[in-house]
Amino acid sequence: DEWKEKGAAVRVRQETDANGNTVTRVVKKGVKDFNFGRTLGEGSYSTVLAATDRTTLKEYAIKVLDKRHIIKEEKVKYVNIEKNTLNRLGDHPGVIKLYYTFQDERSLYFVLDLATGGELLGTLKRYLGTFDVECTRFYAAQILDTIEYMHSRGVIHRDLKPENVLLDDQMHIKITDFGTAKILELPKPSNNSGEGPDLTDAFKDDVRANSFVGTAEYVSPELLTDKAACKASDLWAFGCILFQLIAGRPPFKAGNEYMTFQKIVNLEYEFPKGFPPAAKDLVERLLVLDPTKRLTIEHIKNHEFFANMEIGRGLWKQKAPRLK
Ligand SMILES: Nc1ncnc2c1ncn2[C@@H]1O[C@H](COP(=O)(O)OP(=O)(O)OP(=O)(O)O)[C@@H](O)[C@H]1O
Ligand SMILES: O=C(O)C[C@H](Cc1nc2cc(Cl)cc(Cl)c2[nH]1)c1ccc(Cl)cc1
Repeated sequence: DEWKEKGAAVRVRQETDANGNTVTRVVKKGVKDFNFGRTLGEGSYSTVLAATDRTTLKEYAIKVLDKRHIIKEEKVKYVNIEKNTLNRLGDHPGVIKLYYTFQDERSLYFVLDLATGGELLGTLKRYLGTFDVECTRFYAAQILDTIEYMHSRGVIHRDLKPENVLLDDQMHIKITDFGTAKILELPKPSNNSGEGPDLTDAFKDDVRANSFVGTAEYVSPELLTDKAACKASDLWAFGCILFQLIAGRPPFKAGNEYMTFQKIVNLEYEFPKGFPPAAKDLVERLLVLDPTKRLTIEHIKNHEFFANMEIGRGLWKQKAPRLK
């Protein structure tokens, strides 16, 4: 059924009735429609609670944000970016789905997919911090397939890391935390002599507004040097995650953020002994300082590390490998 968002909490749902006619149902959800359960976790500006829809009994994760706190901390922009980005990314198994948003006098509410498996980082740590190659290949492929979808929808995540990769009840991934994502605006129709769209606005906006830097260990060098993230920045982070799934630590980690940034811009990292050669080759082609020289998604999918893996929708029907 096609969900269309109209207004803050009014949603229109197209359905086909018994005689095959398309009927339009207006669904207005609010706090009263849910039974709230246990706390799944806390963010800096949010609390995430398990909740059940009282009519459909479907379970959700509801992220609750305190309006006063959001305003005081000047996070309004991030909340609206998270909403707009999640609304653009509603149709892929690897992205946390946003079903409804609504508000009451005190809070804002995001009604999201419930990821019962927690964070990939937590699961990783329970297995001595490393996965074997088969598990690494499966999770890296799911992350890559999801990045490809995000980029195809004009979204750069900008803060990919194992904490933002959640796991559902099938131990498949769900990427979350889009408050710091970048939506690549379609260039505004320009007033130049019409020889094509004026791209400078989109770029200028990015650099000027780009005070955001992701999490130190996964930040790309271009974000540190010329302050502009691009799609290849997500692939740098992908390279760091791939390295970490096998090595049990991220490639760039130092005593403090500044030292970590130094290692990144100087490409100072080394592989632990026994790092599988195919994975090593792929990581080396991702952790490249010049973003234009980094492997593209197409090339990554054809890299020998993913040999005879079909990286597409079929991936999501496979059973997740038993972690070991
Ligand atoms: N859809 C979800 N299903 C299950 N748990 C979730 C879901 N979304 C978030 N969580 C958990 O809730 C906690 C808070 O998540 P939230 O996104 O609100 O803040 P955060 O991004 O982790 O923190 P910060 O806002 O400081 O970056 C996290 O530990 C996360 O693992
Ligand atoms: O875009 C919409 O649908 C409407 C609003 C927009 C919006 N209203 C806000 C009020 C406050 Cl106090 C803070 C933020 Cl970030 C606010 N964002 C909204 C409602 C709920 C959620 Cl989760 C996000 C945005």
